[in-house]
This record gives sequence, structure tokens and C-alpha cells, in this order.
Amino acid sequence: MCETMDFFERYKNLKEKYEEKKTKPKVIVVGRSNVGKSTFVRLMTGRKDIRVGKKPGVTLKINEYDMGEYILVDMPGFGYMAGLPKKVQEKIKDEIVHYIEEHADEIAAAVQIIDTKSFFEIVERWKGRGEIPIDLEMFDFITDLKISPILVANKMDKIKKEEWDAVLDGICEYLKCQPPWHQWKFIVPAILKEGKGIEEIKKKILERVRLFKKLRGIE
Ligand SMILES: Nc1nc2c(ncn2[C@@H]2O[C@H](COP(=O)(O)OP(=O)(O)OP(=O)(O)O)[C@@H](O)[C@H]2O)c(=O)[nH]1
Ligand SMILES: [Mg+2]
Repeated sequence: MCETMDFFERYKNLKEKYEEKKTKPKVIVVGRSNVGKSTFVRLMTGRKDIRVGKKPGVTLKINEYDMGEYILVDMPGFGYMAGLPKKVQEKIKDEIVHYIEEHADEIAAAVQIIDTKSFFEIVERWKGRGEIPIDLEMFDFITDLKISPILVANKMDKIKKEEWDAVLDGICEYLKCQPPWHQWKFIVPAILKEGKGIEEIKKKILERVRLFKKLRGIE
């Protein structure tokens, strides 16, 4: 899928449409439950009322935060959520998918966060069951809609420093992107609970938002 990520072309096509409707671009934050989405949104907004928690399933609603240049959208997690029936989990996933489809033309970037250590274990478990791992399904879904991804490999404090490159290259392979990982500008290793990686992610968000606006003729 990496070869087909022609976002420039997409933005250009959208320009005409958006000359009429000049809404602020959105930046969505997606990922499984408990990967650190709200930790990230808290860091970005400085808002202490945003709940983060040890158990999966803390955020159950889609929350939008005005960041000035764009709207940051905190999403509930998809996948397992503590104490929630499967039916509710499915409903939440449907809401996320619906939101992304409905607003696809307004979304300048998607910050997809993974818990790097459990990512491998979960992907293998799903594959073993013959299912498409939900993280990979989400990445495909976003890039199929031609939304520019920023993949945050979070909780890198759980990985030994000398294994970082091999682990990040492994993620690339799962995403069907040729290693080495650092040639793909959309992958950012992070330790969000310590604020590490946040500046790099901010930079990438602003690059995408500004390009999106420029090509849409906003400002
Ligand atoms: N070890 C480690 N833990 C982290 C890191 N970032 C966040 N966490 C912890 O992971 C847990 C979940 O964080 P949240 O930000 O609530 O995760 P979320 O993705 O919003 O979870 P849901 O709302 O349930 O979908 C919290 O206990 C955080 O402190 C990190 O870089 N390293
Ligand atoms: Mg949350």
C-alpha cells in the first residue's frame, strides 16, 4: 500500500470542492484501546480533564478539540475493552468507521497509535486465527481513503534500545512497507507517557495540515 500513497494528488482534487466549504481540517487519533491515544491528546491540548487509564476502554465517545489551525479528534479505541460486551465494542468500531468515512474529505491526517510491544503478539494471534489484525485493517482503511497516516510506535520504553531498529523494521514489514523504517517519514517511535516523540508528531501534523490547506485554497 505504501506505493499508492499519492496524497498530493488527492489534496489537489479536493481543492475545488473545498473552495465552497472552508471548514477546518481534522486530524484524527486512532488505535486499539489502551495504546495511549488520550495521553497523546492530553499532551497536545494541555487539558487535564481528558481521562487516561490503565484499563482499555476509557474513552467511549468521539471528542473534538479545536487546536487553532485544525481540529484534533480523540477516538475511542477499537478491539478489546474491559468490561464491555462484544456487541458494544462492535458498535463503537462501527461509529469510528462511520465517522472517518463521513469526514474523509476533511481529514488532513490520521495519527494511528500502536502499543509497540503488544502489537506483534496481537497481530500474530489474529493471523493464527485466520483474521486480519485490526491494527493492519485500520491502517489499510485509512490509506485506502487516501488519508495521510502518522504511525506512532508508542510505549518504546518497553523495548530495549538495541532492539528498536529491528522492531520498527518489523512493523514496516507488517504494513507491507520495505524496511528500513526511517525511510518512511510517517513512522515515529515514542514514549508518550514521558512526552517523548511529541515534537516530531506535532511537526508532522502541521506539515500535513498546512499542505492540505494550501491545496484546498484556505487562508
Ligand atoms: N509504558 C508506557 N505506558 C504508556 C505510555 N503512554 C501511555 N501509557 C499508559 O497507557 C495507558 C493507557 O493510556 P490512554 O492514553 O488512556 O490510552 P487510550 O488509547 O486513550 O485508551 P482508550 O481510551 O481506552 O482507548 C495509561 O496507563 C498510560 O499511562 C508509554 O509511552 N509507555
Ligand atoms: Mg482514551
